[in-house]
Amino acid sequence: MKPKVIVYSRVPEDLLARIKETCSVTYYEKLTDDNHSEFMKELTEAEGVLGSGLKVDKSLLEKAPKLSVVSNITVGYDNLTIRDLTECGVLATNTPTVLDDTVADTMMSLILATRRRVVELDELVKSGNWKASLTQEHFGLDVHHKKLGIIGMGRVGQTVAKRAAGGFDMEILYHNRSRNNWAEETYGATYCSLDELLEQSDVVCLLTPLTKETYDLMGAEQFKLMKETAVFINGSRGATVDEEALIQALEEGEIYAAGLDVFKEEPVPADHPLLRMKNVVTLPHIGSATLETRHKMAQLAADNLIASLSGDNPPTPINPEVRS
Ligand SMILES: NC(=O)c1ccc[n+]([C@@H]2O[C@H](COP(=O)([O-])OP(=O)(O)OC[C@H]3O[C@@H](n4cnc5c(N)ncnc54)[C@H](O)[C@@H]3O)[C@@H](O)[C@H]2O)c1
Ligand SMILES: O=C(O)[C@H](O)CO
Repeated sequence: MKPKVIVYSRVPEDLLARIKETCSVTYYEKLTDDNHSEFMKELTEAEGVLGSGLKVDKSLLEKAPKLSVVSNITVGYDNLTIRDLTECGVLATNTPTVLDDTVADTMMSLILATRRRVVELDELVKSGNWKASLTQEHFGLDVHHKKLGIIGMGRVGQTVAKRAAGGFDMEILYHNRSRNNWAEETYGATYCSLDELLEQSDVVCLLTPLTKETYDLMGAEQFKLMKETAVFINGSRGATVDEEALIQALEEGEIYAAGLDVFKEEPVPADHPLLRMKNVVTLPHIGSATLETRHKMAQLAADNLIASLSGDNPPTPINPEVRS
């Protein structure tokens, strides 16, 4: 008998068909209040779930006695309480590496958009307010040859460093849990304390996972350390930033601008004060969202699910010790 699985996010047709070759699939394009009770009923029989964002902890695992694998279609896994999964013998998998280039491109677009005021100036042109050659109140700030401070020099951080050092001649500073010799040797990156990085950088790019340690990592004290001409870019998770403190720093001119792909509440409420600020460029959490990359992520998630259910080692496990 094929194992029962729930696919709870939209995945490309070809991959859904592949999963169906070896699994009996219940498919929801997304979880809603309307399908919640049906989903919870299916969960009691499910051996695997695949999708992005489902919160999995002890309370959910108690309702899923047959579950053996949770396959995230994301690299970040702050939605999973790994200790609970491991204690229950449930394998967790994610989708690292395949999205690095696309996310790094998104970070570069936010860096360029904030420093060169791309969105604000686009609005000026489209609203018919370009009446004469622009003067310096509308000029932006350079990106090339400036200092880029990367907080979280992991896979995505390194890929941003590659673009910034190689293409924009930027000097790379970084703060990380441990030294990254590869980034130091390849991109000339210099390791700093968090405070040093904030004081010296023209661009601060946050790329850590969301954990207890990184919750509200950027607060009032940290924004005060930044240069008035520096921009802050968040590509990690919204909860790594104290948004009230960010708003204050922008209002008081403590920093020049912010580029945000992620928010504490997503989708961000339409009346959020950050959305009214000219010097804030926002994106709807689309760091990895190109057709090609989202397909690769879903493919890796499907490979993880299928391998785990057939007793093989999945390509990218988070808690491989479950199998040992
Ligand atoms: N916006 C998006 O669409 C998008 C896309 C991909 C990844 N992300 C986020 O970016 C994160 C990083 O992805 P990755 O693949 O580069 O992960 P990674 O594990 O390769 O890198 C994360 C780095 O952060 C460092 N780190 C962890 N805690 C830290 C702390 N307290 N202080 C300093 N450094 C710390 C780690 O040492 C590691 O080097 C993901 O967990 C996810 O939350 C967002
Ligand atoms: O962690 C990830 O993969 C991205 O945030 C996409 O959700």
